[in-house]
Amino acid sequence: MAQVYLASASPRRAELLTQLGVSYELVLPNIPEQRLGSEDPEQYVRRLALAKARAGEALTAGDKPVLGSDTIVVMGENVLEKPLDFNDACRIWRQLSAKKHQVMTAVALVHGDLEQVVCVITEVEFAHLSESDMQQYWDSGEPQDKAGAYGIQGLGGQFVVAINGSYSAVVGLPLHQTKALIKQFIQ
Ligand SMILES: Cc1cn([C@H]2C[C@H](O)[C@@H](COP(=O)(O)OP(=O)(O)OP(=O)(O)O)O2)c(=O)[nH]c1=O
Repeated sequence: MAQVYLASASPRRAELLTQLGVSYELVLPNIPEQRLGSEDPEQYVRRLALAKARAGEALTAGDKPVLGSDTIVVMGENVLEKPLDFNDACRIWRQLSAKKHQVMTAVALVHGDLEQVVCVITEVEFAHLSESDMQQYWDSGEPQDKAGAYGIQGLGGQFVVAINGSYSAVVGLPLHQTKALIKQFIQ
């Protein structure tokens, strides 16, 4: 029997859980990703992770903990989410180009009355992106489903000059912190 439910459609999160040696069963809740006016980026990413875990739990028999997670790319107070189209991706990349930004990943575990959320913040420094870099990267098909319109684990890795924090958190789940959280719920 699986140890947790994973409330995520992200193949990267599933791979990272497998890397941790945690077995899972998928549940797929549908949570709208819309920041409230009063929320700062960290409150927003924490709320979404918890909402995914809680909504996931409502789809289960409540027999094991549910893990939900969310990743956002933050530039100052701006949250850069998944690109809507090529123009939107260019708008995002122009903000990231030749600067440092933060990637915030929140992980929530929920089981009945027990709820825990952790948020891991990683600083990522981007290289300058030329117009042709942007066109070629878009054409690769990689940025479309990714927060901040890049994937550090794929072609997008070529734009990353430096990283300070957790590489796995940027990809989708901070390995160390996720394992520590799961240990609190499973003996
Ligand atoms: C910055 C960055 C993001 N991403 C991904 C991680 C997340 O899957 C995605 C951010 O979107 P999320 O909304 O966090 O996750 P998701 O929609 O893929 O899956 P679900 O909500 O069902 O759990 O962007 C990378 O894969 N690499 C990166 O370098």
